[in-house]
Formats: sequence, C-alpha cells, structure tokens
Amino acid sequence: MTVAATAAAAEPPSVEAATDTAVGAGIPAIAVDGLWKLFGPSRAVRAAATAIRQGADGARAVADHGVFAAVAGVSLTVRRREILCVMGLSGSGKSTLVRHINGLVAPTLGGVRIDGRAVEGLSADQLRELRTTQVGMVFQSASLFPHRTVLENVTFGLEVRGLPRAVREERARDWLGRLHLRDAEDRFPTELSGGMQQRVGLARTLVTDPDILLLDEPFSALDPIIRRDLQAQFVTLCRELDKTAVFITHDFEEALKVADRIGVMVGGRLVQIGTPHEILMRPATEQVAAFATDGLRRRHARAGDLARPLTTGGEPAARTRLPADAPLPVVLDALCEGEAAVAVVDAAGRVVGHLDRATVLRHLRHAVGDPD
Ligand SMILES: Nc1ncnc2c1ncn2[C@@H]1O[C@H](COP(=O)(O)OP(=O)(O)OP(=O)(O)O)[C@@H](O)[C@H]1O
Repeated sequence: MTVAATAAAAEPPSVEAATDTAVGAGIPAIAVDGLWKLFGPSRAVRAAATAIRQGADGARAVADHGVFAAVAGVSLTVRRREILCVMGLSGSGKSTLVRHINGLVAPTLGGVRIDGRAVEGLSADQLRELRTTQVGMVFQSASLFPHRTVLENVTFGLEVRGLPRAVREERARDWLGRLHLRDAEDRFPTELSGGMQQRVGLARTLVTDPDILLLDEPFSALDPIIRRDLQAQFVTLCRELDKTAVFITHDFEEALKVADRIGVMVGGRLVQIGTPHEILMRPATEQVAAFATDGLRRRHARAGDLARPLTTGGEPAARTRLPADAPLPVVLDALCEGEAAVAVVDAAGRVVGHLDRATVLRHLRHAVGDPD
C-alpha cells in the first residue's frame, strides 16, 4: 500500500466540492464566496444563473442550458500573509478564478471581497486603483512593453503613481538586483530570454509593493536552477514583506515549496483545499492523488505517517521522542545518531507509535525505486 493509501485509510476524505472553512482571525485578505463563471450565449447564461440562484443543482443547470462553467461554485478564503497555491490541469479554471480577484473577470454568480470590500461593486477608477496599489498580478507571459528598456518597464508602475525619477529608478534597480537582472537594465524585451522576461514581469509587479500578489505560473519558463532559487526567494520575500499571495501552478513540487495551503481545481470546481501535507497524504479524489507520484509522497512523509502503531508490550525501548509532524530528514538524523528506534508523540506528548530503522529503510527503499 502507498503512504497516501495508508494515510487515507486512517482518515477518509469527506470532500465532494471543497469549501474552505479555515478562516483565521479577523477579515481574510481575500474571500471568494459561491463564485460561478459561466460562458455561452448570454440568454442561456442568465437562465442557468437564475436556476442556480434558485437552488438548482449546478451541474444539472449547466447541462440543461448548454453553458460552460469555467468556475463552478468556488468558495475559499486567503488569510493575510498566506501563500495559497491554486493547482489543476490545463483548463480547470485556475486563471479564470484568480482573475476575479482583481476584477479582470466579472462573476456570473457570487463574488470576491478584498479586505472585506466587494470587488464587483468597484467602479472602473476604483478597480484601476486596486490593481495599481493593492493587488499586483504577474502573468504567465510577461507582456512587457516592447519599446521600453528593462529599467523603464520596471519603473512603469511607479511612473503612473507620479514618483520622482530618481526614486523610481532606485527602487527598480533594487528589484532588478534581487532578480539577477542588473546587467540587463538597458536591454529591450526582445533581447531577453523567456525566463529573463518573466523575471522582469515579476520585478515590475513587486516594485509597486502591493499587499496581495496574484501570480499565474510566474516561473514556468525558467530553467530549473533559477526556478528553485526564485521559489525560495519568493517565499522569503513574502514573509519579510508581509505579502499575501495566490500562486497558480501546474507543478506539485513547486506548490510544495511555496504554499502554505494548496487548492486543487478540477473542471471549474475546487475539489480540495488544505496544507501541502494534507493534499499529498490524504487526497480527496483520484484526480488530486494523480498530481503526486509515490516517490514524492515518500520523500514528504513525516514521522506520524511512518510510525508503527503501538501494540501491547514488545515495543523497542526508545529514548528519543519525535513529534508526529517531524519531517523525514529529522527522523533520519535521529536514527543516524545511533538510536535503534524512536517514539512518535502527538501534540499532547502521548506516544502514538514507534519507528525503527528497518521501517524507515524499507520506506526509503521504495522511494529510491528499482535499479536501471
Ligand atoms: N472568455 C472565455 N470564453 C469562453 N471560454 C473561456 C473563456 N475564458 C476561459 N474559458 C474557458 O474556461 C476554461 C478554464 O480556463 P482557464 O484559463 O481558467 O484554465 P486554466 O486552469 O488557467 O488553464 P491553463 O493552465 O491552461 O492556463 C477553459 O476551458 C477555457 O477555454
């Protein structure tokens, strides 16, 4: 049995269409409430929306009226200083969902609130203000201004705000330096690689210092080394600068590196939302499980996932105790220290299981795979 299957057996998932209830203290930075985005002939969209509003089953209403649901009844919250990754296959509705957050797409039903303020209720001027000051977006394709240099592209948002040139350029150069682009500041976008263009796009948004960042696959065109470096930098700067972020990715490994929580979309629905470990070890559906390989689950297993349950008597005497959420490297360190076995304890300090060297070696043996 796989690690996920073992964990799933212990705690069966209960999610059909996931509704996020994990609201922290105070007003969330972003609240998405019963959001639907339907596409099709306008009369059919209106009829389907009326049926859903009146309590009809959403999937039935969509089918009956021949419309397409890019986003189907999604509710979630993003807490302040949280990084939420939205994951899903191509066409699952990730971009459409996220574009509602800064009003680039208008909902058919339901809505989005930023700091408690409804985005749908904002005038065109208020929306522009929201996008230039509070909610910055980094797109998959950087869409840089072709006739502006890198530096001029990055200073653009500050120019719109009327900041003096010296201040704009100082701030822009700071971000260009952090993103390894200082040498490229006088170049034009056509002279840059795809990865460099993405980094300029990122710098252009970060320099305006928005509270909320929306990122649509911002690192997809980067080579693996720069990508890893930027993922780590991104998390550090979000923490340092108190940013809230919604980050779209196809890539589970990327989500594991950057996310506090992951929301998984399938066919417009949010089918599961939870911590990376929950999504990995207790996938709510087969489609969610398919995002991770068995090797990935094994590498991210924690002490509690591997622990053998207590039996009556016969447990090896374990001097070292590890919390159930101790990651695998910590478990290995303890066993490398010469311990034959460690006791795994829950949050209250109660021993819930044991881990011996043989169990961990067997686990790693499967993670390594067969010889070529
Ligand atoms: N303006 C539109 N009119 C009709 N259908 C649309 C429109 N915008 C999006 N869609 C459809 O909605 C679905 C979701 O699109 P969306 O771009 O949100 O998916 P995605 O998960 O972000 O995909 P990708 O990972 O490929 O970017 C797709 O089937 C798309 O064709």
